Amino acid sequence: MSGCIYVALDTTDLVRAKTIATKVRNHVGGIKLGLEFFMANGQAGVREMAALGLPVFLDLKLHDIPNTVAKAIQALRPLDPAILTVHAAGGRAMMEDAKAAAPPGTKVVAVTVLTSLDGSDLAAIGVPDDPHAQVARLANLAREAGIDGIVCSGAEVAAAKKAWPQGFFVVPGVRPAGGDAGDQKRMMTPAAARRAGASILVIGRPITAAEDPDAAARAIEATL
Ligand SMILES: O=C(O)c1cc(=O)[nH]c(=O)n1[C@@H]1O[C@H](COP(=O)(O)O)[C@@H](O)[C@H]1O
Repeated sequence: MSGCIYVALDTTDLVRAKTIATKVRNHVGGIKLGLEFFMANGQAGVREMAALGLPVFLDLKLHDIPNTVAKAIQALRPLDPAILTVHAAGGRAMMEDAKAAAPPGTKVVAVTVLTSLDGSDLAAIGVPDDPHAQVARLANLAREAGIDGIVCSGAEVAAAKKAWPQGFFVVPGVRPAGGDAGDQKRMMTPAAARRAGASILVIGRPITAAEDPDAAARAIEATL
């Protein structure tokens, strides 16, 4: 079913973002606006996109000291996003303060291990554990901090959900079978990620870079 797909509108071009959102709107549950869009279009751009009527996932992956993250989220409150991201590596106090600063209806979710990283990338930044163990550790911290859920790859979501049945699980790094990986390293098909327990799937280029984004979204939806 289509409600679980959030299309990642990774562009600086507001007109392009609106055009794609309008094309795919019947096959997605919401739109995700990230750093690229926000840096170029700011809160005014987010408001224009919200006017299309789809839930907005504002993916700014905030990561700073607790006070700074809380103040940044307070500044975003007027946008009242459906979902907002912080980095779990910012720590427990940061996540607690992020949740306290967010509008009551906003799900605050913590990015655990980016889907563009594998075990050797983690080793290079001084994390000896593999992605699975690191996601489990950060998911536990996020749960203890009282936020709503995490972002992880499809490969970790089943274990994370088992440990946190009430959690909200965002899964990016989603590719239809045979799809172009791009910069993603930990990938799964949409159907497999959903079966594994993803609450929502974040899908960007497989839809937005397709010649016909509407047909691409429809084809993915049909597999779910
Ligand atoms: O927080 C995210 O949404 C996110 C976390 C993560 O670990 N990996 C990841 O790819 N994302 C986002 O998910 C989207 C994936 O885009 P595609 O690779 O084009 O499907 C991008 O907007 C990323 O910013």
